[in-house]
Amino acid sequence: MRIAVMGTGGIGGYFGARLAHAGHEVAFVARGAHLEALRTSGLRVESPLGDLHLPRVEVTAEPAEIGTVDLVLFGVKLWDTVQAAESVKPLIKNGTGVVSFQNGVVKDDILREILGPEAVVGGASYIASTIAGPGLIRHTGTLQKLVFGEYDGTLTPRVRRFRDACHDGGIDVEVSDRIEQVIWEKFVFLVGLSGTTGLARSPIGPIRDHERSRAFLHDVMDEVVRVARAQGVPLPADYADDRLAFVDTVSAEMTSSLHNDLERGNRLEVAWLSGDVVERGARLGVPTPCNRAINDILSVHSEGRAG
Ligand SMILES: NC(=O)C1=CN([C@@H]2O[C@H](COP(=O)(O)OP(=O)(O)OC[C@H]3O[C@@H](n4cnc5c(N)ncnc54)[C@H](OP(=O)(O)O)[C@@H]3O)[C@@H](O)[C@H]2O)C=CC1
Ligand SMILES: CC(C)(CO)C(=O)C(=O)O
Repeated sequence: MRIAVMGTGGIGGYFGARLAHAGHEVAFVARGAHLEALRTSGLRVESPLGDLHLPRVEVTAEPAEIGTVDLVLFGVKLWDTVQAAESVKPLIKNGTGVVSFQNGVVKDDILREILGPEAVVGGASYIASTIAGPGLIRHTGTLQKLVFGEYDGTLTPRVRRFRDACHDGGIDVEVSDRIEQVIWEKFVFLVGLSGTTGLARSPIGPIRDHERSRAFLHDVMDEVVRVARAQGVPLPADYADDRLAFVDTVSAEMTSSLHNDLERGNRLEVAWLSGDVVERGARLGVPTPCNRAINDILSVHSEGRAG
């Protein structure tokens, strides 16, 4: 399967490397010092599941140089979505799937508008991985799962082929026939995790253990559930309770990519997480005071230290 990876970061670099290692034809899009390192020294992955070094990778800053592909694995930060989506247009032929493993629930609306609805396959990713230095991706923990599927729930050849390619790469993979709901389920947890770990600047352990921060975490997630239900996503009314019970099963050290970005002085995706919940809530008449607090307070840091 010929795959293009748009954005060779924590997501694109990790999963793209596993697919390339399994023998699939993978072309990576990167920029800056990372691009230069990939050109000269290849792509390295450090992972508790096994390190990888691909000494020679097909990599470019210009997606148009890649030609058409079977699948685009889309993994840029949310603020880069529009520009990156415009740039992958030359990769698309009849039947090409574009699957975004970005966080948030707005990503696929943006991709549909730019690339057309027929190109977009829904996706959600579960991993903690980051660019540790030029040419190097670091995976923390052993979670590395992709869930994807067509929005109409059908099992198309492109979904089947990508599932098989992921299997080849040793990626934990699941095809879903209700991908929109899966994306929202992840969103409920992620908005709670990112908002509380970011505001408290703490991993999840102390947050879930303190009565007041635990209640706040619950209410943040409950607002997302109410917004989802108001716009017709069939999450159970008590889904925040379910997610809070799930939070009790994760490692006390678990944190969010947003908290990591905050600690490093990077830009934050908060406007597409809690900020998006607030905007949707305002449109749908659902109060979202906890998410408003998160979005407004973290806006101080949302452009990063360089911003
Ligand atoms: N990392 C993780 O553990 C997880 C991340 N996610 C989500 O996945 C998405 C991607 O995150 P992540 O992989 O961590 O992000 P990263 O910042 O690690 O990777 C994105 C990469 O894409 C590059 N890029 C962006 N635009 C372009 C462009 N036009 N041309 C070439 N390269 C480009 C960036 O370059 P530059 O650095 O120069 O901007 C960066 O190297 C986010 O929405 C995130 O929330 C979801 C689950 C887990
Ligand atoms: C919750 C987690 C770690 C799961 O992949 C994530 O998506 C993030 O922090 O961005």
